[in-house]
Amino acid sequence: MEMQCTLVSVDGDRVVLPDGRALMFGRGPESRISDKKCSRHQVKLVADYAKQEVLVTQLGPNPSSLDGQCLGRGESGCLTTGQTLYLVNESYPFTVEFAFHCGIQLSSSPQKKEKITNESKQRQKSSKESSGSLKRNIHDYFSKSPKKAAKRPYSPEDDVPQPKRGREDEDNEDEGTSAEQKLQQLQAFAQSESDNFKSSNPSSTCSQSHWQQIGSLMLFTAAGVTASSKIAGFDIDGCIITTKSGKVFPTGPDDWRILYPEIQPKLASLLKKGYKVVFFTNQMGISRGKLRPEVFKSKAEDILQTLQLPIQVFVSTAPGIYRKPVIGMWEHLCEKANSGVMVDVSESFYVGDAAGRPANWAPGKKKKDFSCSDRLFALNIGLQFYTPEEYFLGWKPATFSFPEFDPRKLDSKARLYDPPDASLTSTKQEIIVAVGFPGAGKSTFFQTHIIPKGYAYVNRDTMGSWQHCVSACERALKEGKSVAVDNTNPDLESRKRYIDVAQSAGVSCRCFNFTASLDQAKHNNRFREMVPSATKHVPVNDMVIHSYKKKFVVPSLSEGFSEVLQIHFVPSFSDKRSEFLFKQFSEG
Ligand SMILES: Nc1ncnc2c1ncn2[C@@H]1O[C@H](COP(=O)(O)OP(=O)(O)OP(=O)(O)O)[C@@H](O)[C@H]1O
Repeated sequence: MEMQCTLVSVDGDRVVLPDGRALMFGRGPESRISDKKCSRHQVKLVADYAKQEVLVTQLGPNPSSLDGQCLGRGESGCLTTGQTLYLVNESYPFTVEFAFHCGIQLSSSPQKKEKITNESKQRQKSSKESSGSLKRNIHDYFSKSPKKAAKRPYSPEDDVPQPKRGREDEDNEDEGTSAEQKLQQLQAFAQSESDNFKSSNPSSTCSQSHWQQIGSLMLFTAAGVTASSKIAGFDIDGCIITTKSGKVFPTGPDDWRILYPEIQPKLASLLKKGYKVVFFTNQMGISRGKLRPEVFKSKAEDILQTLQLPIQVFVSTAPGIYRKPVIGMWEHLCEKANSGVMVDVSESFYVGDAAGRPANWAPGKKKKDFSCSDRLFALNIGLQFYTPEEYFLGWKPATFSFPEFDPRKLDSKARLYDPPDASLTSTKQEIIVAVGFPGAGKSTFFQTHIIPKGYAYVNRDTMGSWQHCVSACERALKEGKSVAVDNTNPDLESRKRYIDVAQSAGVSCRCFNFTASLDQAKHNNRFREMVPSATKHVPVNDMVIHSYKKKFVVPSLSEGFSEVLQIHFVPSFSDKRSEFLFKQFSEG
């Protein structure tokens, strides 16, 4: 006999609330509510089986009420057996029931999971429903409409639907709410949960499964996870799971199965040997607004439920410090998510399928790896690395290649500019026009070498339009100052504007052509997103960098420049931490 908490509708429909897990409930097939005044995530529900209470937090904009007590957005209240939740505007009642129930185990607590009866295991086996997840009906109930989700194609890295969501798939009140804002709302709730958890749980074994949100990092620690100096790390997609459909990319959040039958016993044996098993996954679709965090959370919990093992899961949702191959997730694990137990890198290892293997790397393995980011993640950390085939199946190591661009190989003593006998600044009034990729290092260079010499600084990022930049140039020249124009200026047209200003004012115009390569620029942009900075630069995506390359015309004297200097990228760092981060592979 198991305790079970259910919400019962007036029609007798039952929705099960598992112990201690936050579930979103609102409009959708689970509630049979189609009223748009009710959000898809109208309330967050957390059942506490020990106290026999359900904590209700209203997330939707229209009020929910609890037996006459009206909630506002962000407010919470408790319900116990026999009490009623009116989901929105005093309508759609659901009564709470805590009762003993025979049969299927519902809690995600691993200790409790061991009690799963043979009968329920049998049921689990014969279920056509899913990859053996008993909770699937519950999770999916709360997180999505399976029919709609299945229609969406998924992207390679993100395991997320590609096109924008259709109108009918959106909450009407969510119009104008950006993915980032949604993420922030979820982060706020997750943070408060995490704070509550931390203050009540100092031991090195986690007693209650919980999610935490740390910036763009989502972290799940399952009940029973124990800190250890030995970490066995695994990627999820292509390593622990693959698609059930056999397609390269999943067709929906339920399109997964455990990749190899060897995986569960192998992970179980690692735990027995004292390893902590940790999953590290990149899910960029979350920050792009293409994958709802709760949908992925539900999937991650389903995977753990299927494995029936206490595992910690790190989910990177955005570019920046937490995105593999950058080591932010690992650092967080070592510093803040291992109960103070020091991690021994030499005793730990990492397994992933993004390993830089070429096409036909093994018989029947035609496709080359989509990236090398897992191997580089291990390399950045200094961990022993294996592919899933090497680790789970005992295959021989396959050949692989690293990306051409290697940030460790940059020469900090290289020459800064050509020709070497040129002078960076001039005593005569002039305009210097930069040409270079976004992220080529133009601003850093100007701020280090030119602006301190009294040049006025003109930059489109801060001034808005090229017209404002041109006016600023004219003003500065009138004031008798020289000017440095820090824009990308890839083509003749963009440069001519400043050459014209210089000629009208009767001063010379020089060009500083920043020679950093496309790969260097991409790396610098990723580095810029990793490091905290007083003035946050808008993120530059790869499309903008490629568009620069398309437009680029080599600058020449014939355009009207008096001199063209080649400015090389020579790394230089103000502190050890920046240097350490810069010298990591930032992309697979
Ligand atoms: N010489 C250098 N050594 C180490 N890091 C550098 C160097 N130059 C630039 N960077 C780093 O590279 C990133 C991009 O540099 P910066 O902002 O100067 O480029 P930019 O060409 O001005 O970019 P944008 O055109 O997008 O404004 C920054 O994080 C910066 O700290």
